[in-house]
Amino acid sequence: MTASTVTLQSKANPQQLEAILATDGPVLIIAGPGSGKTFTLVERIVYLITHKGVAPESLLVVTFTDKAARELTTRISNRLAELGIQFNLNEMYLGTFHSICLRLLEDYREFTRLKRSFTLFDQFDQQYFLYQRIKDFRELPDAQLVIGGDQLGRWAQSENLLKWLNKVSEEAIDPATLAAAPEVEIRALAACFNKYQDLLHENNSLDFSGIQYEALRLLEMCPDVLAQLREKLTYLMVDEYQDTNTIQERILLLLAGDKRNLCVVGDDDQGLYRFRGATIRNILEFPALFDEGQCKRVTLSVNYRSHPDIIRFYNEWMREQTWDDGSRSFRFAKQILPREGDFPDMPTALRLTATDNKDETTNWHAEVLAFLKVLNASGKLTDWNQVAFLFRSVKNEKVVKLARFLEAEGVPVFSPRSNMFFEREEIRLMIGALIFLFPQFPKVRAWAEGVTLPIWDYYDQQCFTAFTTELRKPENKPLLD
Ligand SMILES: Nc1ncnc2c1ncn2[C@@H]1O[C@H](COP(=O)(O)OP(=O)(O)OP(=O)(O)O)[C@@H](O)[C@H]1O
Repeated sequence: MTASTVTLQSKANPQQLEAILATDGPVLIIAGPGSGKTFTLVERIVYLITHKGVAPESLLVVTFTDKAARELTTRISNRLAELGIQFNLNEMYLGTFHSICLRLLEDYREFTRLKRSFTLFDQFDQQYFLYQRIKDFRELPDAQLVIGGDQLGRWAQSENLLKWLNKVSEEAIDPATLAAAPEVEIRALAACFNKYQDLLHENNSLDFSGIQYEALRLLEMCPDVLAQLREKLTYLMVDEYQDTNTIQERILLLLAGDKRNLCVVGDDDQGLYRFRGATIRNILEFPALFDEGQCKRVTLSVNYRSHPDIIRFYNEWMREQTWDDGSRSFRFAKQILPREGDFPDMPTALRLTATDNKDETTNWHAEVLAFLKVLNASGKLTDWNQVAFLFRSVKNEKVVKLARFLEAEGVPVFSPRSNMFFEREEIRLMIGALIFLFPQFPKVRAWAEGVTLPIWDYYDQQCFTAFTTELRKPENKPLLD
């Protein structure tokens, strides 16, 4: 290792350093929570640029969100500036799968079905497009098995259709395979999908789930384009690999080609997006995609963020779970370690178990509140923001009831994903006031006859009616004078 390499990653621990320096061939980095995954990725990219002479435009870096992409760009720029190196990162292929695939489609548009200034649909545009053309689908043999009967109405039928069409493109299922299926409904779906593709083509449009689908087709159908891209993109890196789906894996493997300079980073313990077609199979089986011993595996196991008690709790809890079905394992065995150094001496992880399930909800809520109050009274809690609850789903009735109970008892709750925002009285009244101020709203929103959306009931019943009832109260009379 040269002196400059040492300066470059002076802070890196031995596992991180191993991951940074492992540039060639397939690499799997299993990064536990808070283990410096982003730090390692940044250093690896900087190392490739500064020590391996790789041009930024030869790097393809995939993140899971636009926010993560922005953070990574900032951290790389800062790191390069710190080292006194000037590079233009704009040329780097850095972004989400969707943004990178869209860029590929734009760069190589003449090889795709898209023409200049194509329209990109969001989900609403896509449904509206289907809604306007639902007649074309109704005419297809057995279409009602996919879109539902005509009595449902055009809007509901277009919603069903959209769901199925997106599944086909998200999973990159070959329509010819669907068309040859023994099940009549699958064959009907194939016909709907082909029709939809024709309509998109005619209208020079692309929908969100079609971005990856079209990019995959481009790479599969145009060997010249693929060869050019392979020549250009020499190092590939993917963050949050446990959240990728099959189509994304196919795109990556195609781009990686024979060089296979593909580094994937993730944590099989943090797979979140199974409902979107993501499969932790991708990360678990990544090493098996290559010949025995070809894929380097590095595990980042030092956690720089949490107290050792929390880490111990995590390790114990993970150990108690079953991770195999007898023949296959669904987890890479690992143990997270706390960083070295001092930690405050206070309890950080407690486990409460309750066996009393009589009148469970009331007792449970009251016990949680009592516990919070004790912590508050003892001075251990100085701000309600120091408390976090983790649940499988915040929309679960039991959880919503807990939030309501705590709010009623004066403990404010922030739970934006539970839809409780729109149930708050002040929010309902505010929306009601806006509808009151713009009486043309109900007419404007119905862009075609017979169209209704479930949310309108909420506007009309929960917001507008609530607001006018409030307004009619005698104490509010002066407002109308
Ligand atoms: N080798 C190291 N020595 C000291 N601190 C480190 C080291 N590596 C990472 N850190 C610190 O650990 C913290 C977490 O790092 P980073 O944000 O890169 O983690 P991460 O693994 O991406 O986190 P997440 O769990 O959110 O995915 C940061 O404050 C970072 O500076």
